[in-house]
Amino acid sequence: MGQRMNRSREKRPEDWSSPSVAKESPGPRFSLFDQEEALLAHAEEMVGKLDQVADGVRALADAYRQSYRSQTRLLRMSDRMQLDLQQANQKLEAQAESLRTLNEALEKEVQARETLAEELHRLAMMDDLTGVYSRRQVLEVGERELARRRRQGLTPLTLLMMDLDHFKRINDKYGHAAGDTVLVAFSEVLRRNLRESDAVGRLGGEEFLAVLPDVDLQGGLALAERIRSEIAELRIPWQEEAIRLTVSIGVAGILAVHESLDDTIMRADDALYQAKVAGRNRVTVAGSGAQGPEG
Ligand SMILES: Nc1nc2c(ncn2[C@@H]2O[C@H](COP(=O)(O)OP(=O)(O)OP(=O)(O)O)[C@@H](O)[C@H]2O)c(=O)[nH]1
Repeated sequence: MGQRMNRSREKRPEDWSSPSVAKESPGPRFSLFDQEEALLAHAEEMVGKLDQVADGVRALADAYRQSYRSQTRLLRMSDRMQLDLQQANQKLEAQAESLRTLNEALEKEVQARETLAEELHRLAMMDDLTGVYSRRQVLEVGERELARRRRQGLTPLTLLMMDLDHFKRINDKYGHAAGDTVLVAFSEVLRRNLRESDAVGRLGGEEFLAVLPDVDLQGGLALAERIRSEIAELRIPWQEEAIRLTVSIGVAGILAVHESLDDTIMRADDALYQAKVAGRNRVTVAGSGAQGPEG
């Protein structure tokens, strides 16, 4: 007990022996010590608690510092990411732009190729000078019509083989350009006289073939005669002159279901030859006599 008292006394500051404490504790001297001890213990406890609070504040400050640091780091990262995203976006926009340009160029290229293919197809189908079908196309139409006729039964089909008379003389007298103009004028007469369902093509030079579906021999003959007479009356202005021309025509109708287009063309060609031999400017029906301007 003596030791405890001495230690308490050593630790006790001067003002702790204030009269108020002494007044409130009028009991024997050792009970004052008890109170002082209690106060000291309480103070120590308070100091301990304050230490704890300080530790807590330090921990909070540390946590705050750490969270602040990580927030700053996150902010920096987010800034960097935003910059990266902006750059990536710019790159993507540039790529999209060049893709658009490439696409437009490709579309133009495809369009040019389509136009070229159409032009090639048209060239293959049409005769460049006269605008009537090419040899290939008119023969194709003939084959198609023949096949249709075989499928549907014996509907008539008539061919006209036409050849301008002494065309070489026109070329020789007026020149090749005049000859071309004559070929164009002849084609216009054909177009005027044929129906939409008919097809006419230039086989070569001054020779033309007309395919007349659903037209019988009589109808073909009448049409051929109309063409012949219109051509004979035609005057084609050329420089100071007027070019005159005539045409010979061979007419042939499909004979039987099995007859080929080539065979019918051959018979029409024979009829044309007969018209030429008989004096030109006339229509001849295959397997019959020639019909001249006089009928
Ligand atoms: N201007 C022109 N002439 C052509 C064309 N194609 C062929 N010819 C010419 O047509 C002429 C045909 O002559 P020929 O085969 O002797 O026939 P033709 O003079 O009409 O005599 P016939 O048929 O017997 O009445 C040739 O002189 C060819 O050079 C062409 O596209 N334009």
